[in-house]
Amino acid sequence: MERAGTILYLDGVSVAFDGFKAIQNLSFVLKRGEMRAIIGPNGAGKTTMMDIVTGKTRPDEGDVYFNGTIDLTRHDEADIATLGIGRKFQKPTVFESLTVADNLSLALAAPRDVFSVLFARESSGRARRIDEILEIVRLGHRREHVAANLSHGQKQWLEIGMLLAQDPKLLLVDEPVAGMTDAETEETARLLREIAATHSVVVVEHDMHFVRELDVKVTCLHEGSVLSEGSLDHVSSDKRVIEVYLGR
Ligand SMILES: Nc1ncnc2c1ncn2[C@@H]1O[C@H](COP(=O)(O)OP(=O)(O)OP(=O)(O)O)[C@@H](O)[C@H]1O
Repeated sequence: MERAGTILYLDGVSVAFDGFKAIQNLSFVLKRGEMRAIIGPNGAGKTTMMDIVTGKTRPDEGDVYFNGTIDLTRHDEADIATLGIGRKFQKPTVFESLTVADNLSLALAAPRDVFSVLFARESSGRARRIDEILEIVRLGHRREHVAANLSHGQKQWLEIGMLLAQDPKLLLVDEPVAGMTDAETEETARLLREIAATHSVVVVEHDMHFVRELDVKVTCLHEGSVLSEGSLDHVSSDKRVIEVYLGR
């Protein structure tokens, strides 16, 4: 496989925990600017794959490259975040007692200390960036609201905004619509499609309605490798996918 033009390139990746192979000879390629949905049954290795990409877990074998040239197996978690890979975990972890705008401000200013961020006047460039992000994540009208008062879906959007504030090239988003209302789920698909116009994105999700709304190529993992890949129609009509995942 050709690494040029890829944002994420995994080839022949394996990792075992106490002899149990969670990832087995996994190959996965994401083109620069692409959004991909990853599906698969519990234990398929989706989280472990994300852990490998972000440097939390080191593979026993295989190649893992970012942006075509950067060997991620030679970098630790902090390095990888700085290189431009942002991850959003399933559960929102916003600062509940701070306003929406202050949550974003903290995310923008990650390397600096909290007090200078909260008490310094926002420079106009920062304020503009916060406004842009608020617009993208549908929270413009909630700017000065305390995060604790947001709905579950809005907290998820705020956290996606906090990820954007770090200006990643690649976003890894884990089960963003779990627990959301149908309306929020559909809005999240639109929101991610907008983000994907200027970023590469990997979304792990079980909600097939949401995956259909994303309207992107799908990879189904099973037992640590790719079971099926292609359009949602292709993958969801694959007998093996029905057997291990969709048909249960
Ligand atoms: N640190 C670890 N030590 C031992 N086993 C682990 C570890 N991490 C993951 N596993 C095992 O590896 C397998 C893959 O797990 P993983 O969490 O990657 O699956 P998943 O596809 O994300 O599942 P889910 O949809 O439930 O989140 C599972 O059988 C899990 O128990």
